[in-house]
Amino acid sequence: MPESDISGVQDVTSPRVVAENLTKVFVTKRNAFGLPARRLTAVRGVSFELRQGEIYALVGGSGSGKSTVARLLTRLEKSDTGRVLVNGTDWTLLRRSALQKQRRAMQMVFQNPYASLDPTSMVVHLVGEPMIIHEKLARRDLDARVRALLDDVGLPSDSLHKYPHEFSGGQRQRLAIARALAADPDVIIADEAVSALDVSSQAKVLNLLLRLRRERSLTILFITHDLGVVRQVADRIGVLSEGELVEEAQADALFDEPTHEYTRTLLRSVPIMGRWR
Ligand SMILES: Nc1ncnc2c1ncn2[C@@H]1O[C@H](COP(=O)(O)OP(=O)(O)OP(=O)(O)O)[C@@H](O)[C@H]1O
Repeated sequence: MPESDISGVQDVTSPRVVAENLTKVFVTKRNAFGLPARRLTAVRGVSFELRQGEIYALVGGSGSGKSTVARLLTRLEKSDTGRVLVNGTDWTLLRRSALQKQRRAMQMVFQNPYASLDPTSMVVHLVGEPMIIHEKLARRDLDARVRALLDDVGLPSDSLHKYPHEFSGGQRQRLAIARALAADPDVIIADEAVSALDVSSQAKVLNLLLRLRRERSLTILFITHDLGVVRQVADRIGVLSEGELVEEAQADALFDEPTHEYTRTLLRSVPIMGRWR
């Protein structure tokens, strides 16, 4: 029996997430009979894997299919072809209730935390909800756990009874990250998670993600149109163009020797800067 079966611990060399041949076609227009009149292939035959503890950046211009890939991975959207393995389980085969149980493992952080965080909910509920759902945690134990999480993401732990509008943009993104962490995920998908922030807040949130990856051995899929941001954090980079993964490489190699013309075009729009990690 392999060692991982005895300990119950995942083999750390195995991929956390495998995306295999994902395709998504949207119907963008219907005729008078409600039948599809126009289709758009947003994602075509995309395959990649997220390895345990790595930060993988998926980059591409507007409309290249980045968010659709994220929605296919998390099964917010059903793919037309392909499968998604998370910790070895094929999520495309799961029924709704089984998927609900598995969802804990892969959490999303979105670009606009104000839109993704219910403005009428207090922090204790926003951040604590995943613990109640996934762990059936009693309310009375909630405060301490939420305080600890706030502390972990660098927010004042006495913010339990505040509302999202009482925080700055960068702080709201920390709240969104705390909420994602509350589910104790193996994987975080950060979809343009720092794009709306000013440069200094961006750097702080990126540093937070790097620290969380180190401390919690998190696997992170970092989605962005901004290759400049990616250079600071990514281990590997995949480049999406018109729904296709046209290039994939170690971050340094991609910056030093891009092979695809589309990657070179993206690189030309990146200001020259030093690495700071
Ligand atoms: N539900 C949908 N119905 C129809 N078309 C869609 C739908 N969702 C996305 N699309 C289209 O699919 C393509 C890819 O969209 P997607 O949002 O994945 O791109 P993106 O790379 O994340 O872009 P951006 O950076 O601008 O958010 C776009 O042309 C978009 O208009």
